[in-house]
Amino acid sequence: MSSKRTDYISWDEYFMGVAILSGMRSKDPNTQVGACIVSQDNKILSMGYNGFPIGCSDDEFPWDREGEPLDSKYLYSTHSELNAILNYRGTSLEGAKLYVSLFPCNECAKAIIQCGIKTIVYDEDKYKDTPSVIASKKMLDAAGVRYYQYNRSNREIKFKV
Ligand SMILES: O=c1ccn([C@H]2C[C@H](O)[C@@H](COP(=O)(O)O)O2)c(=O)[nH]1
Ligand SMILES: [Zn+2]
Repeated sequence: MSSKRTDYISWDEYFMGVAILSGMRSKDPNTQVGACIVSQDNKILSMGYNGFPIGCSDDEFPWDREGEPLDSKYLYSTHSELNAILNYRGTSLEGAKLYVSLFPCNECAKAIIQCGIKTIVYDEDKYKDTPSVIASKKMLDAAGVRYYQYNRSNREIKFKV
């Protein structure tokens, strides 16, 4: 009799994998961010990645990081977490979990808090010393949103073709 597999991926590996895969759709040349929102019973509710809003062409709007505000990406790009929240077609995200490849900024933190997400699992935190992320953590702490860093396994996840 065969016994069950034991080397299957964990929930965190599964959902962070989906978030990272989603980020691979991003056209941002510098930072690709992916997000995956999951219910309390581990069902995927929505996904998103950073990019320009519908109708704002990836080929016409700027991807630059520097220069005049109107000629760089920051005023135009929608963040992955906000896209995942806005892409959701159900009625409530109350109590949901967010998997995201980069720690959410202060603007995303506001949306996360207001839509009822209660847990954030993040991978990178490369902007941790910026006012945006410091403010984000202040608000998340005040609102009782729990967050923890994804524990990267050394497992290489390969797709079969
Ligand atoms: O909470 C966040 C913060 C940032 N992003 C996106 C927005 C931009 O497209 C990139 C950051 O670009 P840099 O060149 O690293 O400044 O990340 C996001 O989706 N969510
Ligand atoms: Zn953000």
